[in-house]
Amino acid sequence: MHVLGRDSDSDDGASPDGGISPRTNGEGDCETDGELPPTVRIGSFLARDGSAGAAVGVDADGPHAGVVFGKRGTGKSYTLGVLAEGLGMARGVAPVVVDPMGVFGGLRAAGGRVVEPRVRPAAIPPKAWPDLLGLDPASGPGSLVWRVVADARDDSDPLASGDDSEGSDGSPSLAALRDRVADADAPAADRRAAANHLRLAESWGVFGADAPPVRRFVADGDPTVLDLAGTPEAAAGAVVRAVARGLYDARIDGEIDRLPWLLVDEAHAFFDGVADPALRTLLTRGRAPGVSLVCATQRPGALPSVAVSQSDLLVAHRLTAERDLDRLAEAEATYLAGDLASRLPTGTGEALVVDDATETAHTVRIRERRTPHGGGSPRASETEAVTGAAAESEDPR
Ligand SMILES: Nc1ncnc2c1ncn2[C@@H]1O[C@H](COP(=O)(O)OP(=O)(O)OP(=O)(O)O)[C@@H](O)[C@H]1O
Repeated sequence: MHVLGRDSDSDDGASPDGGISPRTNGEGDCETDGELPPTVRIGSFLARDGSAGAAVGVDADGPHAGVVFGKRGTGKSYTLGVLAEGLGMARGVAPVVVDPMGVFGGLRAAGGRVVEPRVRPAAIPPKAWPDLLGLDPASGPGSLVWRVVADARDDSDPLASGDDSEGSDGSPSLAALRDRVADADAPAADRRAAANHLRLAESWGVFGADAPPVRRFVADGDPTVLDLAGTPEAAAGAVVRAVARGLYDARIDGEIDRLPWLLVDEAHAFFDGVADPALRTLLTRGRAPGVSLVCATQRPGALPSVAVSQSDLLVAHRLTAERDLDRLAEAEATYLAGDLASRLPTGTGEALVVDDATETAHTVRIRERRTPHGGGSPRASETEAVTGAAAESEDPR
């Protein structure tokens, strides 16, 4: 990658190599001045004695694949938010945050928009539909849905050619798919089951034949937060697939200028469903057209190996589970002496940052957010019942 921009007078050992911009101040979230490529400040080097050192930045000039690991409460979502804030200020890029827990709304204060995403049914390929609806593709209803979606796409030339007009003619609606099911030459029981599953998908509220094209999310450089809190897992997976693939295709087709960064919180959940192929595409081929992917998870062991092997940026907060540490071990390159697990810092907001480009691993204190962070475990002592009671008892009257 190209993480660690550092102060040019840093005595940290390894010298910056190609693509790394020396940082001259640690105040901004992003540096774009003069000849320097944009660098997103994520924190500071953390010395053994706990003192903060030179500023650390992620080079946002080129695309990356990255992972952010950490046990619950160690600061993963917070770190993703720090990255989103900085990317929102960097020129030429556009962050899109997948927010399954509803903790990134604070990015509004950085000019971000929070959307309840809708995607076009046609963004999900026919063969993925049975799985999406929880149907066996080899079953009667499963194969019927598959066929109906394929036929609807074939009958819709503008859609097949990637048309993104605002009308509903670009993609079949779920109601139209149900009509096709009703008219299909198939046993009544299969038609009934297929229609019921399509009706359920309609109730998720994430599909719309006239949903705006995914490229709208990156029309300007402000962060877009896809609010998926409370969205059923399958539906959230459909959104992530459509967005991941949509950004990739839009870059390939030259429809978007900016380099998109897809930041996925709770990423393990998305590698377990319909979004998996699109995320793998970004991991393995996303950098060629300029699409970055950063996956944050508390369960690294539940991510596919490719997520780590393809990542050129690894940010690891504290981990303890053996399976998760094993996944981290896969990232150990020959240039990293000793095992990474033993080097994980323990404090909240502290992380080991492994930078493939400079072939280094450093302990970093992630900087504080400039916008509110919605994460963190709820505390009984912070509930209204307690704070309200405390306020009452302090009332001088
Ligand atoms: N870099 C940091 N600077 C200051 N506080 C931080 C930092 N990172 C995390 N915190 C604090 O720790 C809390 C937990 O962080 P966060 O919500 O990111 O945890 P998480 O690892 O994503 O946990 P979960 O898996 O439960 O979502 C935050 O609400 C914040 O108060």
